[in-house]
Amino acid sequence: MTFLDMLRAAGRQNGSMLCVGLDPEPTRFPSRLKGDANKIYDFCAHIVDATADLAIAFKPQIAYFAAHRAEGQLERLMEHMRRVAPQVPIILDAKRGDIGSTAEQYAREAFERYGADAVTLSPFMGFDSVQPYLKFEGKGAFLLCRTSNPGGDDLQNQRLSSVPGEPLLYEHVARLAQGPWNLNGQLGLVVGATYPAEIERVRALAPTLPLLIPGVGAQGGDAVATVKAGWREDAPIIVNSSRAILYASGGDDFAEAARHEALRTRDLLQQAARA
Ligand SMILES: O=C(O)c1cc(=O)[nH]c(=O)n1[C@@H]1O[C@H](COP(=O)(O)O)[C@@H](O)[C@H]1O
Repeated sequence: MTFLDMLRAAGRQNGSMLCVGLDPEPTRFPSRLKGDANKIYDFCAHIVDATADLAIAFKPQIAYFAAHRAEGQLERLMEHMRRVAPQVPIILDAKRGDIGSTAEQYAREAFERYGADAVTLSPFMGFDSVQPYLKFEGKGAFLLCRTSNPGGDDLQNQRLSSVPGEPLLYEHVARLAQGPWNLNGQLGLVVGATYPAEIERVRALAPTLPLLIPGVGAQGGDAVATVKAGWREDAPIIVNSSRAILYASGGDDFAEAARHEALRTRDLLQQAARA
């Protein structure tokens, strides 16, 4: 099954466009796990168990594991997600981008070591830095396009006077991903929920690509505006929320609270699509 097939199936089965982001920060863990980097797996596994029937995807952020020398725990977590939620695809948020030979190693890390279904990438180094990921048949690759952070403006909103039509950089990335770079239909784009107008623009330029949209929840992005701008019947959107779900409660009821917040967000997104 390809990443896209899994995404569609999970979206149908769980009635969801919510991606549960796994950004484990031990200092924010609930009391009995607090501050213990050896409990990253336990914390995340509880969140996965509590949201497996609500998510279109899970998105572990690799830095939160690597910073604590917890790559082994990430490997165990990947296996756990496969066991308890085999229908839910896993996007490894690694934001890689490097010359071809190094990108080959990063691609092996994402798809062979961790067994991810898709990965996030920076397109800044050009097509030869993306190509190694496309050799992994059926896997997905989301290119950063218009990111959720304010600093995204610094480069992504610059005009490219050397390209016909003088598009903004993020518009150019969207066109490349929809067109010439998308050799086997594996590409998607990352667009921040904090910029609904840009989501709409990206959707116009990339009408069929899956869009990974982080920024609802802790970053204050508007979930309803996000759906209105990006959702189309035939083109999936994957709306990520991490901290608002993970740390919905600092108490021993953290998994129930995470489920409650995931359910609320999932339903809000579904209602916006139906409205
Ligand atoms: O690629 C990403 O996932 C990403 C792109 C982007 O533009 N903005 C963004 O916040 N992210 C990631 O999405 C997650 C957002 O987390 P919360 O703000 O806690 O929901 C983090 O893992 C970020 O690294």
